[in-house]
Amino acid sequence: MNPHSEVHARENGESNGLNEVLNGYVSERTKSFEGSVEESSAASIHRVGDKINDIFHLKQGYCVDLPAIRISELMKLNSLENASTQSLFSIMNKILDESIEQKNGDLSHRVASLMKKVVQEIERRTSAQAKNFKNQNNLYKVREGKYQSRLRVFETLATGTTEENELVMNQLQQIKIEKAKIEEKKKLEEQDAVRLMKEKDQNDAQILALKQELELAKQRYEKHCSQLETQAKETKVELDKKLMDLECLLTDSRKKVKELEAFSESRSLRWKNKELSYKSFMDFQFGSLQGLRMASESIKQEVLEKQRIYSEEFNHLGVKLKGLVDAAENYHMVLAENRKLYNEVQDLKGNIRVYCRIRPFLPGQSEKQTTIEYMGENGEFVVANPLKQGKESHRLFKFNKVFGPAATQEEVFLDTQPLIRSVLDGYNVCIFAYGQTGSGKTYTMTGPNVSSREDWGVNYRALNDLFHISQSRKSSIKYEVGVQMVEIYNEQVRDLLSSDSSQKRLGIWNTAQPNGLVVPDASMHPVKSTADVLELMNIGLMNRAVGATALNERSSRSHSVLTVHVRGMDLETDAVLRGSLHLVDLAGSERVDRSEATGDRLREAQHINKSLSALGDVIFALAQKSPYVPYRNSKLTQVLQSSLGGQAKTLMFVQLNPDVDSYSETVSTLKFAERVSGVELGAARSNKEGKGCQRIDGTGGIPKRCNGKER
Ligand SMILES: Nc1ncnc2c1ncn2[C@@H]1O[C@H](COP(=O)(O)OP(=O)(O)OP(=O)(O)O)[C@@H](O)[C@H]1O
Repeated sequence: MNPHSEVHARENGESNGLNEVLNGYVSERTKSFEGSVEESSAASIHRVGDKINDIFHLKQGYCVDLPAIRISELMKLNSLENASTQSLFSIMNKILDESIEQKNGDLSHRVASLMKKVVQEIERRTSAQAKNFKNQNNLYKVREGKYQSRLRVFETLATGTTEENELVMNQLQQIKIEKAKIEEKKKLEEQDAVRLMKEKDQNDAQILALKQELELAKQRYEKHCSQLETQAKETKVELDKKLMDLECLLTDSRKKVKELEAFSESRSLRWKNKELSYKSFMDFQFGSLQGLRMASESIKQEVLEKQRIYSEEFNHLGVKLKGLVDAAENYHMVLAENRKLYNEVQDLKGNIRVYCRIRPFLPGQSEKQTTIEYMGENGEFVVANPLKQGKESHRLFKFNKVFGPAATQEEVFLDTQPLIRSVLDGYNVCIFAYGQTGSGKTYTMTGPNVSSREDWGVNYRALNDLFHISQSRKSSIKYEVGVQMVEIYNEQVRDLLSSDSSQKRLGIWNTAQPNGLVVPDASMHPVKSTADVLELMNIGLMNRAVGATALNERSSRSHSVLTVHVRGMDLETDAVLRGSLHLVDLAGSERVDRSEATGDRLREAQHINKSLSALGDVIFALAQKSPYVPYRNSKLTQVLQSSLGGQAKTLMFVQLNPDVDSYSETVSTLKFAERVSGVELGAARSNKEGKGCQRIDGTGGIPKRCNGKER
């Protein structure tokens, strides 16, 4: 029993004796004071031990004075020890109350000693209890410690157990899986066993069949063996027979070998004899070869000697041939010189030069047939009409030069350049382009695109050249260049460079002015560079009348004349040179009926035709050396008078359209050009004034260019 329960038991059970004594005492006292308290209620509070009840049991109405015997009896008894502490306190209270009431506050000695005992008992008990509690407490602590450690052990065990459980569970799971696998395997093995059993049965059956077959084969083999044995016996007999035959043959062969040996010996003897004879023959051949070698050596020497002689002769011939080549080259030079001389003669004669230029088909016209059938190198070409047959269909023309469709602007200018240079030497030069509308007159004279140097026409290139040469000569000659640009439209001369918008008509002077001007009222613009000229010509081109016809949408229906006046002063001699260059872009030469023109256009075309036919007439008259040259029949011939009839150099570009549709125009143009090329203008003359300058007409002074009289 634990201490606590011990105490409790004593408090509640074993100390019942003291309780009962006290209760008895109290109840007796109560009854005596109140007289109405029932015994049963006191008994219900505490059961009092028999002895103490006896001692303290007091009858109602008795004097409450504890006899001394009773108290000592009480003191002797161990009843206090057995009473509960609560009871002791109650007893003490009751004793005190009793004593106080009875003795008026004085306690008897017995009561006091009782009290003392009771108190001592209480103290003892209290200290025992405290000790007990302490022990119990320690015990509890120790036990608690033990329990705690056990708890921890259990916890650890519990944790460990969980992990182990998991491990075991996993293992169990694996075992289960393995079990399933093993079962599966077992199943498979069972199946295999069944299969194997089946196979075994089959194999047994096969083995049986094979055994039977083996048996049969064995029987057959044995039979076969016996047959073979029989055969072998027969064969052996046969072979013995054959062996005997072969031995006989061998004996024969040996005999034959001996015979052959004897024969071969006799043969080898014969071969030896033959070898000797061949050897002597070879010696003889070798001797002959030596002789041949020596002969070939001497022939070789002879050939070398001959080679040397031939090479000497070849050298000699080479020298002679070189002379001949030189002579041939000289001949070419002489020919070129002749050509040059011929040109000079032509210059002296003053023939109008005619260059023919054939324009290419325009984009979109490539499918068309060309009328130019052949083009030679010396200005000759054949024009053919593919629509006509016979002699009439082919015509041969020859001019100073012919430029094909592929000729560039530069190539054309190169042949024109010498003529332009002579302007700076004081000659009058006239270059004009003639041809039907759209044949390339403006292309040749001006060019399709002024901004591109490659496309520049004769006009720009000529002026550019003039400036270059004048620059290169500036140390000896000072040049002044002036430009006029007029247009002849409907027989009226208009200034293309005038700033005056009224565009008054200009007069033409029949007599050449001292400054060489034919149209003196046309504005004169001094120019110093090609850029100046470009600017002026752009103005001129913009002012030029341009309208549309059925043949050429940008057809120019006026003659444009760009005149470059050059005045050069020799810085040494003060001699003055005057040259003029007329660059003329004529209006289209087509017939009126072809251009389908009406009204104003018809009138324009008529004027153009009139002026061009006047030009033809003038040229025809010049060709005929007629005394009368009809310059005055048109403004054009009047303006160009000085360049056509006098001492001028004239070049005409005949422009051709290769299109078959233009065949008749082409032929009429070429006929006109033929007439022009036959014209001899007389020797060209340079216009020089001043000291040391001979009068060209034999009278001295200003050269007589056009005296106003028509020749
Ligand atoms: N040699 C050429 N190479 C390439 N195109 C050319 C050539 N000649 C002329 N053309 C082209 O042919 C067309 C007509 O040329 P152009 O205007 O010069 O003819 P035209 O004879 O001056 O005509 P018009 O009588 O109306 O003045 C233009 O488109 C021009 O660019």
